[in-house]
Amino acid sequence: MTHHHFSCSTHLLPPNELVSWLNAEGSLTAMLEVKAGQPLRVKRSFEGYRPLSITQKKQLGVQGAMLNRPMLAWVREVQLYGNDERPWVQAQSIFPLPSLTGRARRLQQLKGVPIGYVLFKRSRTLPNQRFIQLTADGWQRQTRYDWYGRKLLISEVFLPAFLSERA
Ligand SMILES: C=C(O[C@@H]1C=C(C(=O)O)C=C[C@H]1O)C(=O)O
Repeated sequence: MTHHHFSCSTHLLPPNELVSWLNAEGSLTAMLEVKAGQPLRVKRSFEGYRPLSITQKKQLGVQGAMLNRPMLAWVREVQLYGNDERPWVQAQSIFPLPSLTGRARRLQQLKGVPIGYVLFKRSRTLPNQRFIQLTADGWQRQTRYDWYGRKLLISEVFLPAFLSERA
């Protein structure tokens, strides 16, 4: 029997300085503003309607026959800037249309306002389920939030500039 000794590559685990950020409960905006010592700057690269992929529907908890039904969502893709000229976080937020009712309608008119200002306005933390993985762009956390019964899917990638922060 040949024994294969696999070296535990460091890629299986995030760097120590990222672990607390990847696992943080509560608003990432608030944490980034503390680190930056200034309000977060949001640069939008896309905002609009897109059909959800099967994977995204599964991540939002859709099951059964509904998975084969076309589902539309409002999608927002941004770069988040702290106190560096390079972005710290690349984020994609997915709001299924049924989630955009009542107070959630504001999530379509945010412009440069960070989602966190709205999402965590009344509660410091929210029920959520989180998945963490390494992507080509960096370590990513995907969080499915339950915000007053509405499901939202927010993905954030911590970019190299975030880790090389000189401060
Ligand atoms: C969800 C939050 O909002 C942040 C702000 C975002 C935006 O404005 O598009 C996107 C992802 C989050 O990092 C938060 O503060 O946790």
